[in-house]
Amino acid sequence: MNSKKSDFGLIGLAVMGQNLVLNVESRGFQVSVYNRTVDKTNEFIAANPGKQLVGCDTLEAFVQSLASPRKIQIMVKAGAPVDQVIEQLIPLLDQDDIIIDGGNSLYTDTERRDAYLADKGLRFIGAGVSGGEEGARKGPAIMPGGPASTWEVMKPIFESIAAKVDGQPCVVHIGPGGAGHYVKMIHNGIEYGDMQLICEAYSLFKAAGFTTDEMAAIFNEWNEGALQSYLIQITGKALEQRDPETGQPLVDLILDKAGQKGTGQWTQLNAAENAVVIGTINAAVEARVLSSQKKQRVAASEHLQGPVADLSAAKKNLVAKVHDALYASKVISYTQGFDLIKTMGEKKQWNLDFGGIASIWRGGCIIRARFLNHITDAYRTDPALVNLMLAPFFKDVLNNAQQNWREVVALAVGHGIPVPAFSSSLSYYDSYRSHRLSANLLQAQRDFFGAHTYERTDKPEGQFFHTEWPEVIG
Ligand SMILES: NC(=O)C1=CN([C@@H]2O[C@H](COP(=O)(O)OP(=O)(O)OC[C@H]3O[C@@H](n4cnc5c(N)ncnc54)[C@H](OP(=O)(O)O)[C@@H]3O)[C@@H](O)[C@H]2O)C=CC1
Ligand SMILES: O=C(CO)[C@H](O)[C@H](O)COP(=O)(O)O
Repeated sequence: MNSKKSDFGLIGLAVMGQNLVLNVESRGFQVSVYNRTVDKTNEFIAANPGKQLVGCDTLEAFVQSLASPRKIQIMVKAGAPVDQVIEQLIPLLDQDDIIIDGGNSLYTDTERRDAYLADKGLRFIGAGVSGGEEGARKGPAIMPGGPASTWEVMKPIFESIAAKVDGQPCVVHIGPGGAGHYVKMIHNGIEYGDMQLICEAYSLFKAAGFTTDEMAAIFNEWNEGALQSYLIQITGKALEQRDPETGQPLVDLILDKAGQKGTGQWTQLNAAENAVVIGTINAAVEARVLSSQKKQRVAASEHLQGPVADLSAAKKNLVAKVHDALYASKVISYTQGFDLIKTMGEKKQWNLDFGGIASIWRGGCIIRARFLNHITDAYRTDPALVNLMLAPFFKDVLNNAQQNWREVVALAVGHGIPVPAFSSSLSYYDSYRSHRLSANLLQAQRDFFGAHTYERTDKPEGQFFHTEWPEVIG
């Protein structure tokens, strides 16, 4: 066995773990690996001959193979498995060793683990990692949270493995405690929004009679413009893919039931707890939920009526209109995501750098996009920006797109095509820009049934009034 101690250790050799190990090793570090199912470790080592890898059958051997202070990244299923691995590690580690949880852990779990390990004299980093299999191998975006001093120790490895954009690594220290996993959670919420918006564009094109090849060409072209992004790029490629068995477009053969592992729902819950409006992300999560109720939908389709979903008569100019609807809705989704990050950052005193967060999302991660440069610029120009929609660049995008956006939503509604994320985004836009909403009547209703009081337009804010409303129960 190799007597040289490894620079880095990783536990959990599934898709993310394996690729991260190869990435770290490729930057000149020796890496020790351990997996609960030992066969996987052996297969991995056998599949990667000649590399600076040390496969370990036991956690004891794994820990002993690492240089001090030990740097151990856990890449196992989020939730209880992370706690189980931590518990197994604790008796084997020395003071100041570092555990990094790189999975999609809930940020409150990270805060709990951070405090628990600090109490035992161990250091902990909760790092969100995004980029999937390819990103993990070639360069992911990394969102580490934890003590700044621990980040400094990890910085050389993380900066060397992260994606690079304009020479800058797509990793920065996000903040203390659970800040890194929190920002990764919002990244995933935004990812849900982006994906759903693209799917709604696809459903409109499908209803207009575009072939999958034509749709692929549209997305490929969009990837050259303002919508350039990894998700638009892979959408074009996915639409081009043929099923080897039947020769048909593969997407046509994929069942329309979306899965989800929970980060979108966590984002929803956190927004609700903090009274932040994230309608686009909510719509995206709920669209996945409804899609998964396939049997119910098929049954309901026999009973519930609607117009014919045929947009062929509207095909002319549809591509440009849907482009604008998608672009504007995307601005809304990021506006909501950053509003939530800002709200939580202030509440937790994380001192977050919004421009820096947008900047590290430009490469490696699933939501990487040219568009993120404008978010960085907006927050660099005005770090106290109240709402992203009001930054000059985004104001222009929305003002220019809003007419087409409305036409697309109206067209979809008129033809019975569900566009929950497009329409929710437009409602957010229209609500936010409304000088006066209908909440005056709502306040009247609240005061009517519960004496909850209301403020008046003709009296100073902060004075509350109650009316003796008529009795309605006989
Ligand atoms: N897949 C992706 O694209 C991305 C995933 N992530 C996150 O990264 C983490 C790893 O993801 P992924 O690579 O997909 O793997 P999985 O989430 O599928 O987890 C599988 C790994 O977890 C190990 N494991 C499960 N339970 C335990 C346990 N109780 N004790 C020890 N090990 C256990 C498995 O070991 P065994 O082989 O013995 O079963 C295996 O190595 C997850 O948190 C995921 O959410 C983050 C970004 C992208
Ligand atoms: O974190 C990720 C990317 O950033 C993972 O791919 C995640 O699994 C995606 O979420 P879901 O499975 O719920 O679609």
